[in-house]
Formats: sequence, C-alpha cells, structure tokens
Amino acid sequence: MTERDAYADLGATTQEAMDIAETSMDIVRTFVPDETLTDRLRQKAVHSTGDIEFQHLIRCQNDPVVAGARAVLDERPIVTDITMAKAGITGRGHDCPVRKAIGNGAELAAETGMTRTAAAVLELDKEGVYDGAIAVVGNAPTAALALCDCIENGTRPAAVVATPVGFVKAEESRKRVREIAEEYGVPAVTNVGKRGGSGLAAALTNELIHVASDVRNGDVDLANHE
Ligand SMILES: C/C1=C2N=C(/C=C3N=C(/C(C)=C4\N[C@@](C)([C@@H]5N=C1[C@](C)(CCC(=O)O)[C@H]5CC(=O)O)[C@@](C)(CC(=O)O)[C@@H]4CCC(=O)O)[C@@](C)(CC(=O)O)[C@@H]\3CCC(=O)O)C(C)(C)[C@@H]/2CCC(=O)O
Repeated sequence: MTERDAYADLGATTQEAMDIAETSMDIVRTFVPDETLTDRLRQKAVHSTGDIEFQHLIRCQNDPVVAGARAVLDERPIVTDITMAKAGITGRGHDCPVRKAIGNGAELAAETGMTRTAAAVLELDKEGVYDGAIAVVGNAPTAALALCDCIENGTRPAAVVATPVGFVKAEESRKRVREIAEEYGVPAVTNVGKRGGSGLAAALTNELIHVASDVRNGDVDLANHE
C-alpha cells in the first residue's frame, strides 16, 4: 500500500494531504531501508516520531509483521491499553474489533491498589480477550508487565506492540516483554530507550493493518517475508 493509499484509507483525500503524505514517506525512505517487512515498522516509527534515529530503536521478535498482518486478515481483536492508543488506530482497511482495556477491572484496582491499566489487562485476560489478539500497549508500563504475567500463565496474543513511555518502569517493562517474547515465542515489536507512547504504538499497529491490505491486494505474499 502506498502512503497515498494509506492516507486515502484514513480519509485524508484532499490533494494537499496526499502530497504531504507521499513527500513525507519519500523522505523517510531515503533514510530507512526498504528491504523487509520489518523495515516498514522502522519507517513507520521514523514517520510518526519525526526522528530518523528511531529506526535503530525498534526491536522485532518472532516476525511480528507477518503474525500481526495474519491476525488482521483473520479479523482478530486489537486491544489497546488506553483510550489514546485506541483513538489512533485506523478504522479503515480492516474488520478487527478494536477495544481498550482501561475501564475494565476498576474493582480489582480499588481492592489491590494496583494501577487501573494493569488491573484492566488482568480483567480482560480472565475473559480470554488477549488470546489470538493484537495486544497494544502505548502508555502504561504496568499494563505491559501485567500482559507479560498473562503470557507466562498461558495467554498467547497473536502479536504484541509495546511502546510504553516514561521514566518509571517503561524501559524495564519493554525489556520484560522482550524476555517473555523470546521465552514463549510470541511475536513482538518494542522499542528501546525512554521514548515511546500511544501515538507510536498506534502507528506501528496501523502498519500491520496496511501490510494486511497489501496481502489482500496481492502486493505482498507473507510466505516470502520476515
Ligand atoms: C504513569 C502514567 C503516565 N501517563 C503518561 C501520559 C499520559 N497519560 C494520559 C492519560 C489520560 C492516562 N494515563 C493513565 C494510563 C495513567 N498514567 C500513568 C499511570 C499513573 C500509571 C501507568 C503505569 O505506570 O503503568 C496511569 C494510571 C493507572 O492507574 O493506570 C490513565 C489511566 C490515568 C487516569 O485517567 O486514571 C489515563 C488513561 C485514561 C484513558 O485512556 O481513558 C495522557 C493522555 C495524559 C496527557 O498527557 O494529557 C498521556 C498519554 C501519553 C501516551 O502517549 O500514551 C505518562 C507521562 C507516559 C506517565 C508515565 C511516565 C512517567 O511518569 O514515568
């Protein structure tokens, strides 16, 4: 899918919007290689952060683009940690239900004192929501850590996109996601460093959706890619 098509999918159909989108991605491509599907996540990270160096901060394990695109094609749920990440995920080009964890587990949070986001993840996991889903954590480190506990206890998301941001537990939580992804063979995309956030998580997830569109259109064959 070209950036022009992707933006058309988002509803940005004016000439100027298309020109900006295409020019922007042309610039990104001059800095970021375009050889594998994984490179598309690196490009998207650079595109959404405006930081060329961000391509070196992305970490992929167990072919998250292939696994994520397959989950999109299978119309599996996309489950975000907070409202902002959910709001960033395109409504077009897929038929996946998109939901957020926050808002669930209020009683558990009140009883235990844990964060609302971690309690929300644990509550949804009890319902089996994360099995086969694309689990997206853009904000809350404790949500990423809770998701890791769920995976340790047998839950198997189709793919994890984890870019929680900040100074408290953010890097640690992404490191834990990488360890868990390694140990249990879960496809995952994370980043290193203090940066991250819901915008980045949503942009990376949208790229999984765009790859799925390319598969549908016959432009990409997942069997020949990593
Ligand atoms: C530690 C937290 C951080 N939140 C940041 C940035 C943003 N948070 C927004 C909003 C609206 C919400 N943040 C909560 C998730 C809230 N944020 C936290 C927690 C205190 C702990 C999370 C953790 O450490 O794992 C968390 C509270 C919780 O109990 O989980 C939120 C639930 C707070 C609340 O309303 O109770 C809430 C989400 C509500 C919802 O989705 O409906 C921002 C949108 C606020 C803003 O900037 O206006 C923003 C979003 C940034 C993003 O890209 O996602 C920080 C700064 C990342 C901070 C962690 C950094 C740090 O201090 O170390």
